[in-house]
Amino acid sequence: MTLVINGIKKKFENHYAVDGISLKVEKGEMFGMLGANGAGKTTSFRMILGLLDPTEGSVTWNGERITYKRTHLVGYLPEERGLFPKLTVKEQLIYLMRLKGMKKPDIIKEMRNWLERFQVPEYENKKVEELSKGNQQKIQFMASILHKPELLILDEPFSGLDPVNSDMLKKAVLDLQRQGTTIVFSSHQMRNVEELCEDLIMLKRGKPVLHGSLREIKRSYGMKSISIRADYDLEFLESIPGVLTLEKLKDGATLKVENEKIAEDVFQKIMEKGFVRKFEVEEPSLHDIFIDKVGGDGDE
Ligand SMILES: Nc1ncnc2c1ncn2[C@@H]1O[C@H](COP(=O)(O)OP(=O)(O)OP(=O)(O)O)[C@@H](O)[C@H]1O
Repeated sequence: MTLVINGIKKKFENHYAVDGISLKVEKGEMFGMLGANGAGKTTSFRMILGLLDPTEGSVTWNGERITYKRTHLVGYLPEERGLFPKLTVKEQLIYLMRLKGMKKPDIIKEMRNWLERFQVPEYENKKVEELSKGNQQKIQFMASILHKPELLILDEPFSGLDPVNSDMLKKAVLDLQRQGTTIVFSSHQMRNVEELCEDLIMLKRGKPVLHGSLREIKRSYGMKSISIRADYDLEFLESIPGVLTLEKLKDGATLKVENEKIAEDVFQKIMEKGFVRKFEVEEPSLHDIFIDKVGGDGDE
């Protein structure tokens, strides 16, 4: 079971919201789609789900297009959350999950399991409008997974959640992945992507600017971060060609440098200057890569 996206493009009036995305996600993989506001993530999801026809290219799940008849195989947490505020959680989930072909006793059983897991069993008979935004999001998440989809698409699943709820949802998503669910999610929060994904694509104005495994992207990315601790002023390092930024700390500094060679130059200068308590070269964070690649289009 594989999700195959083959050169999809989507043109709205005279501009391309999505401009040539190709990727494969295998069964049980967790795949991250990153990009600033308006980069084309939601439009791509809509094409994956068959809600929007690509201007060019194709999307298949297990070799076939995702049409209305196959929606039970798919779960979707839309970015524009949409629940019926006047219905109770139970009425809501029964309504939505019946559309996915589930039977009422199964819906109730699964709903109770998940409400328990999310530590809100008392919400079963509460109206959605009585719940906080974060708790409504848990219900919306349940509406995307109670039917045990093969493919799960989550558009900004962690936005608006506090750290406790965010962790709870992360664990749930990881468990579903372990059980074999294929998951594609979008996020502006780079830390979530670093924690969850093996593979990712980064979009800028509809085009991929990075695509591959997180480890490989980080390893092969030129820029390095250096963390130094010393008892003297490190500002003089700023004048070394290839040092991109220097941030002073109480007892040292962190630097971003163009590549490993520049890190060696910095090391040499430090050794000439005097005793150093720590010198550590690290891969850049996904956040650094995002800012570098997406630049002014970033929102972090
Ligand atoms: N139905 C539409 N008609 C015209 N333009 C659209 C339509 N849907 C999306 N767009 C445009 O396509 C571009 C991509 O939008 P999209 O919602 O896919 O971005 P996104 O990456 O999901 O952004 P965000 O993080 O803000 O949700 C934007 O410029 C948007 O204005």
